[in-house]
Amino acid sequence: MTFAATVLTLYPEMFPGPLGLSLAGRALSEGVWSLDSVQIRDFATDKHRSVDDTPAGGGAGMVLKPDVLATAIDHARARQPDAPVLAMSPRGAPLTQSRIRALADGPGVTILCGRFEGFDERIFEGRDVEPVSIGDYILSGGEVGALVLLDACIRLLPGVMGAASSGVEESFESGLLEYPHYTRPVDWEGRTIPEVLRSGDHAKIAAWRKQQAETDTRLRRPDLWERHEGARVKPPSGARRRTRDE
Ligand SMILES: C[S@@+](CC[C@H](N)C(=O)[O-])C[C@H]1O[C@@H](n2cnc3c(N)ncnc32)[C@H](O)[C@@H]1O
Repeated sequence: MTFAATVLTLYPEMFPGPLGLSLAGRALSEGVWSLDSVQIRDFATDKHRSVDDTPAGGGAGMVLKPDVLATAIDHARARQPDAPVLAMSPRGAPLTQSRIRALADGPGVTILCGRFEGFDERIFEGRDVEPVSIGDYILSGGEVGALVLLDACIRLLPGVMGAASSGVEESFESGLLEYPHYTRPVDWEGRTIPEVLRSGDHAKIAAWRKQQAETDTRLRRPDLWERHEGARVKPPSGARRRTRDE
């Protein structure tokens, strides 16, 4: 089954962009996934082909019009009724590897790319659109975010990655960052590959990697570590969490 991606954008020429190269590019030409980048402006109805208007209540910038967005989404849904419609927005929930996996397991995705100040809020409920963010920073448009989301999905599609295991041992798959990697030369500028990785003792290597993954996660991503530990040490069902004042 082909994973079908539809991107609704004011800059269709930004696609496939980097996704036309390397693993994703080969998978695209082999039909593992398909791409339809659709110009939102084609759904404008006035003679100026307007897609945006001034913000209600005043303020800087312009807002993407819900009527134009809705027609563009309806067009995409008519062709791909089962694909979820996501909108790139810093106000959405941050994307996670587990969400990416769920998307990659599905029929495809429709992605709405914002520009200017973003979307008229009514579009989310009005067309069952889910806002998603790629991180706590502001891009100038949703297209780069859409490329990020698609890249993360495409590499998981069957046959795209060489060794299937390279998709399972990555950071986030087990809730932790991945352990560090090394390759030859053994001695590079006086820094050597850890002895254990050269020992040939697979059990010791696995234990070292686990410990490194845990240490790096604890130091670099305390948020992930807390979640990982929380999931490991779940309170017995019915147990009440203490409040700060107790
Ligand atoms: C300049 S931004 C609008 C930012 C918006 N006014 C706000 O403060 O939340 C224009 C568009 O870029 C995209 N964008 C910006 N940052 C993003 C992020 N962190 N994740 C996903 N999309 C983002 C969205 O599509 C957004 O509509």
